[in-house]
Amino acid sequence: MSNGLTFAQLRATRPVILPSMLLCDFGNLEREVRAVEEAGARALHLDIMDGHFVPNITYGFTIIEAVRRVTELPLDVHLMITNPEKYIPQFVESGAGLISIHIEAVEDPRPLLEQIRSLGSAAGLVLNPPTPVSAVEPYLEACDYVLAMTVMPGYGGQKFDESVLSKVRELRAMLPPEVLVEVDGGVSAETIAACAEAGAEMFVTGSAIFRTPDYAASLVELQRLAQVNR
Ligand SMILES: O=C(CO)[C@H](O)[C@H](O)COP(=O)(O)O
Ligand SMILES: [Co+2]
Repeated sequence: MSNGLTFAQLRATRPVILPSMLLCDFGNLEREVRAVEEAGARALHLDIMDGHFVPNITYGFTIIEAVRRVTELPLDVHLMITNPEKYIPQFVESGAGLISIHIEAVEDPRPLLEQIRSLGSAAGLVLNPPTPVSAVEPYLEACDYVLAMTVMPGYGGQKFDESVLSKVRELRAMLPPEVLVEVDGGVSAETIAACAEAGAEMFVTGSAIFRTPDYAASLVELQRLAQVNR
């Protein structure tokens, strides 16, 4: 099963806006996916929440498979779950071309990051706003991207945490250029340029797209604001 573009192909199109399907209309999922794809999205972000690692519960393999059936876009699957090690092969099989795991959810992320890569997907490591960069530093060479959460995970529509921008700068400075920094949480027309200036090149946007009347206009504006000459 094709899981969309390779990560290298996606990286070549950076900066990348990734609509988060957390706040879309799940009663019309196919229409929502096609709308953001036609609006120019080059990847989708799928938030998996288990009600244990985070206080919210979203969806699992069946929704990923449903989205995979209606688009070839790469699916960036954000695992906000405990025991992610139990499920990596199933997430790859369901269509996840990129899989990110939280450093706060595992003892040692290295084997999981290596397993994700060995199964042909891109491996991401996530850190919450309070988690210091030092927590992920030992594992960076096993990552294709690092996701710096700009809200505490669990819900869309939260307020962007500006204090994370210094972590984005720190990550950008320590990572090799081929490893991308992703931001997720409250990324909008008001905050995306500061994220890009700090070095982010993958931008998860939920409410900044799905809480607006015109997805295409929102996506085009976000893409414009994400272009900065650092
Ligand atoms: O991981 C997430 C929340 O835990 C979501 O991806 C993120 O919050 C998207 O929603 P918004 O852009 O509205 O913040
Ligand atoms: Co997310």
